[in-house]
Amino acid sequence: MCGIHGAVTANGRPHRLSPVLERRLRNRGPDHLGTVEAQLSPAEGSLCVTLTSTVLSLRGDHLAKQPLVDAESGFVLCWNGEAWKLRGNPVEGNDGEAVLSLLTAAASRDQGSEDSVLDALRSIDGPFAFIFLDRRAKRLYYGRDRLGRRSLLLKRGDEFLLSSIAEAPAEGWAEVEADGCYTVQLDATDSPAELVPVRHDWDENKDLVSSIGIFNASVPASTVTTAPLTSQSPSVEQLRHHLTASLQLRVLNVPRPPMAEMSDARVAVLFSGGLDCTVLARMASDMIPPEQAIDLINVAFENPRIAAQNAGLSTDELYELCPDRMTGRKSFAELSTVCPDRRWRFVTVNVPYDETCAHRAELIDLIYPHNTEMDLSIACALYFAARGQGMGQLAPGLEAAEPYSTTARVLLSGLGADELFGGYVRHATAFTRSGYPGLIDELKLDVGRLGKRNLGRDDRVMAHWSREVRFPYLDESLVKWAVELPAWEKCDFDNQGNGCDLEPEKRVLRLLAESLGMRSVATEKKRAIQFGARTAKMESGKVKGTTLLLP
Ligand SMILES: Nc1ncnc2c1ncn2[C@@H]1O[C@H](COP(=O)(O)OP(=O)(O)OP(=O)(O)O)[C@@H](O)[C@H]1O
Ligand SMILES: NC(=O)CC[C@H](N)C(=O)O
Repeated sequence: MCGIHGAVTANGRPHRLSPVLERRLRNRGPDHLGTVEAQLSPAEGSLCVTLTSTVLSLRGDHLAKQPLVDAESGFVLCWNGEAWKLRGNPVEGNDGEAVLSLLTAAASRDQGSEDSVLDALRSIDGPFAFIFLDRRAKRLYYGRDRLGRRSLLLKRGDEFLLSSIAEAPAEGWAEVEADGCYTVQLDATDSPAELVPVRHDWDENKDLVSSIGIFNASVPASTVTTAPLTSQSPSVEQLRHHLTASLQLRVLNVPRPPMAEMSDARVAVLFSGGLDCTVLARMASDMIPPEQAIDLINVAFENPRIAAQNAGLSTDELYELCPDRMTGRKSFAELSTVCPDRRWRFVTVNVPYDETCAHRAELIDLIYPHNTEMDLSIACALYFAARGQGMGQLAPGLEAAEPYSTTARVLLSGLGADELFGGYVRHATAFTRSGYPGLIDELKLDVGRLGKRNLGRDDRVMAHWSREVRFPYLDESLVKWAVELPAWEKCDFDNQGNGCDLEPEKRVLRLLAESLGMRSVATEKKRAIQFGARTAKMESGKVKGTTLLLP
């Protein structure tokens, strides 16, 4: 992941980062830190733009130092992201450099027309947050991709500030919405407080969900029961196709991490052992060179409330009884059987309560502006999982584990599958209550709010460890296919136990898991991360998920 920061200040005075913010940005991008200052006009009282990037270098054969500057025009790009495709074509080499060329060419056309730059930005497929300065037109562009897979925050006041991460004290920052791309005209005023961001839709078609696809709201005729969703259903093969394409972009051509050997892991899976992440591990194994290890990172927490209920058990026993630890071990064993030639490494991350407490203040800053107990408990699990430090073992069984820190800088997360394919209990409840119309409303809501609810927050806590999390289920092509698919091709609440013995929730993915030889994983029940890893409700008492962390 990279860190980006942009500041528009008055009187030609450049912005200086605070030591805390600089540290947090460096954590996101340990390979390089660069700053570019741009005085917009020599006149006294004019605005100054200070752009800073830190880089975690993951694309191409060299470190692309940022901010990226076009030598001829002086245009500047801060790029935190992975452009997998530009105008539908896969990107070879470094993507940040390719995006700068694309934007520079667009900004140089039609006398710096905003429209051609926006058109170029709309043609990027992949997760990103960016800041782009068109010096000639004195215009700043910024935004997050349509799903909001990368964080970007804004703070307005005497200075106009954009940043991947908030500055402590964190008050005043708001997430930039992933609902479009924003521009600010810098020559309209001498006062940063008066700058007015203008939003431009990612797509003018308002019927699209997350500006990606038209949600298929078809309902089967009420008198007819739909045909069961089985291994023969076309959506199973289509899902395999889309997931393969998505994974190829995300796990191939990952550079060897610094200090790593050829056989060390470049990719790790955030591994609860549940259906979504285990399918990713299984399919990634078919693509990654066989001699390379794949790390499976499984986090479990010491939870004093649960310890008090099980006074006879040791802390180590309690870690092993964590629901995700048990599922993780089971799925590790299944992966080892199905792909015996792969070097799988199961990495157990056990987090003592003291350590959770010691990191609490930092975590509260990192997740800001999210600020509920539930945000904290989810983020806490992701934070320690992404740190990737624990005990590693190369074969199932408890004996051969030794201290280990993952070498991988790329982490895979299974997030998104529940929203796309109907994996939550809510979906079953909606179907029971109001049939397909109720289920469809629920699914549509979930896909539309994915980025807003989770992704900015999750990016901020996981990038902290100089790693980049990638979401194969949130590939634009896969999401488009999934939202355009009829609901009964994703899950099958109409035919429970009739023609297929797998659970109805996200059955299409269960069928795919089964076809990949993962019968046990195909039957796993959904368990939210904060309960699976036991970060929720650490103290007995009445703290609710919705309780605010900061008054
Ligand atoms: N205990 C854990 N240890 C490590 N990573 C985890 C853990 N729990 C969840 N994750 C990661 O976070 C992702 C999203 O978590 P979420 O709670 O939404 O689970 P999920 O959607 O049911 O996925 P899965 O079926 O993979 O558990 C998971 O797909 C996995 O990559
Ligand atoms: N990880 C990042 O966001 C860095 C930007 C770019 N993808 C690179 O690898 O150089």
